[in-house]
Amino acid sequence: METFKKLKQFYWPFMKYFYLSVFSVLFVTVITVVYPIILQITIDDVVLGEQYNLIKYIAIVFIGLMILKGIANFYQQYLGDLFGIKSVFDLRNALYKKLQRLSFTYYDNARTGDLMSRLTMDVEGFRFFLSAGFKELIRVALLIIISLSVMFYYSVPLALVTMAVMPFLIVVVQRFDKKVHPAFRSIRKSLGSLNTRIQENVSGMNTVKSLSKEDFEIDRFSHNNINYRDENIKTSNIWARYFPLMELIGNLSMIALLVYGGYLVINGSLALGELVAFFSLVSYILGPLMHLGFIVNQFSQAKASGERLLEILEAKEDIIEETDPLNTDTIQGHITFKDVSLTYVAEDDAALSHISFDAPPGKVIGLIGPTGAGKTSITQLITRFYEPDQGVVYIDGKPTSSYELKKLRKHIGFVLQESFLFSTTIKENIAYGNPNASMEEIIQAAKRAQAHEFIMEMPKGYDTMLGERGMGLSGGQKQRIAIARAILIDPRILVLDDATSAVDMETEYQIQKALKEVMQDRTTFIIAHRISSLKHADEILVLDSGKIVERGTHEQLINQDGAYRRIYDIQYKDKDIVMESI
Ligand SMILES: Nc1ncnc2c1ncn2[C@@H]1O[C@H](COP(=O)(O)OP(=O)(O)OP(=O)(O)O)[C@@H](O)[C@H]1O
Repeated sequence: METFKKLKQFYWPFMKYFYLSVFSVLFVTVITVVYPIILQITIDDVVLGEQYNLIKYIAIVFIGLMILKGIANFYQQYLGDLFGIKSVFDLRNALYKKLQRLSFTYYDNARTGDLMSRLTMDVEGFRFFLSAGFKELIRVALLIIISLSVMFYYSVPLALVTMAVMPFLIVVVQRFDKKVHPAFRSIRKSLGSLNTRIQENVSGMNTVKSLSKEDFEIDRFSHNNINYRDENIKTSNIWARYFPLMELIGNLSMIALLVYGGYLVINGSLALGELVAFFSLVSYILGPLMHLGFIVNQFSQAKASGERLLEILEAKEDIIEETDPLNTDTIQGHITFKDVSLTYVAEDDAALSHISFDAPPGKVIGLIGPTGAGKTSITQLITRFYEPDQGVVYIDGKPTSSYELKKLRKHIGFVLQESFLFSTTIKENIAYGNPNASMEEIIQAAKRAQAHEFIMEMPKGYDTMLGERGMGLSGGQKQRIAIARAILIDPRILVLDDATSAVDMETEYQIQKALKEVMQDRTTFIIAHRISSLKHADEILVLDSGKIVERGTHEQLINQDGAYRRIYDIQYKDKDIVMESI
């Protein structure tokens, strides 16, 4: 119940639909129990009492009740659905909002397919229970209470005898729930893995095909599929074992009714019509009780789904804004790192240790060093994608943590090695960070990013639709769209993370031209492996294993016999020798 209590805020505002639907259910249930009573009257008073003139009245009452039941059924169904649909609408929105707020630390450990299945399958599972399961639980309880009351009214001893098996049935249903709940959790988990496999396969199809790993992927998928199948079979097994047991207990009750009820009719202490009515009433109780397995099953599924949804809703947001953050529309872009250290995973080595530097507004800082040295990590701390374990990152003399996150990030533009383009028009992709930009501004930005020409060569120009991940464009073209996007944001701080590594010399030249344009008057961080990309920087930081091992301008650094000089030698002076030796 804890899960449902925690999710209360989503369904509580719509309880009126639920109450109205339950009221309709009450109506339907009462009419259902009236049927056997009419049957009893028909047998005992009309047929055995030979009052045949009453038949037409009974028929009219019967038809009237059926019409009323039909109307009430419509409302209980419709209002029940409305309750579920409206509740999960808010829940889905809250989940999506939370996903936007969660930090990178969360996404580092999350799997897309699993998240997708939580936001779709689990939300649906929860909705189904709110719409139907919850109400069904109440319907069953009502049906049992009302039927039992009528049974006790007809004959207390017969009611007691037929209900003697009820405790056994309840014990079996409870055991069933205990087994079936973890089974459903496993099914959901397995489905999450299956979805992850499919999603990763589709996203990484380029890599799969280029490395001819199709058969390997089929095997891996098969493994997940087998697991999903086995989990389902395991659950079916639980069902198959418990359901006949429940039915057997139900049938024992029917036998008791037949034997003892028959005896009471023969010795005259029970009317024949009452025995017939008893049969219907007992089936009204035993049917739902057995069906309780199914409802419990739904309840278990909804509980399992609810738990998985709560895991998202309650996930810790580790990047937290101060209560009264600085709301700055303009910043200078002065960045200072003071003795900053960062460790991503507790048992791993530090990604950055004791980093200190100063980047005055408009200056260009180059970051170079072997892969994994910590270059990207430095820029991730400026945007507060991660929080340092030690030290402080300042922007314009104030810690990044004192700024309003959205405002802070709006001042920082990124051009990455592979920038993400959405499956929408080129125009919308360029304007993604600044949706209010006019068409002229978009074209201006594209021109400055050296992208206007190739965009105009496309059949629909700026209205050309891009495929998922910007398919249909070359690496250099994608990159220039990303640069146009950064220009349009007009950030004070710019991060160019390996922005030219994935393109040929000619394209690199064009991108460099575009970048020069966008770097003007902005504090810029250039992360690069090639010295040519950052040799004009005002200061170059050479990193190794999370530490700054050298710093200075290009000229200063090549005159030292250090790491930078060695990179320089490999890339320039000794290039031919190295090439020959390969
Ligand atoms: N999200 C993360 N979770 C855990 N470890 C990480 C994460 N991001 C980076 N690291 C680790 O931190 C270290 C520094 O990584 P970083 O990406 O900053 O290096 P880099 O110098 O930019 O490398 P490259 O040149 O390959 O891009 C590496 O050891 C890396 O494995």
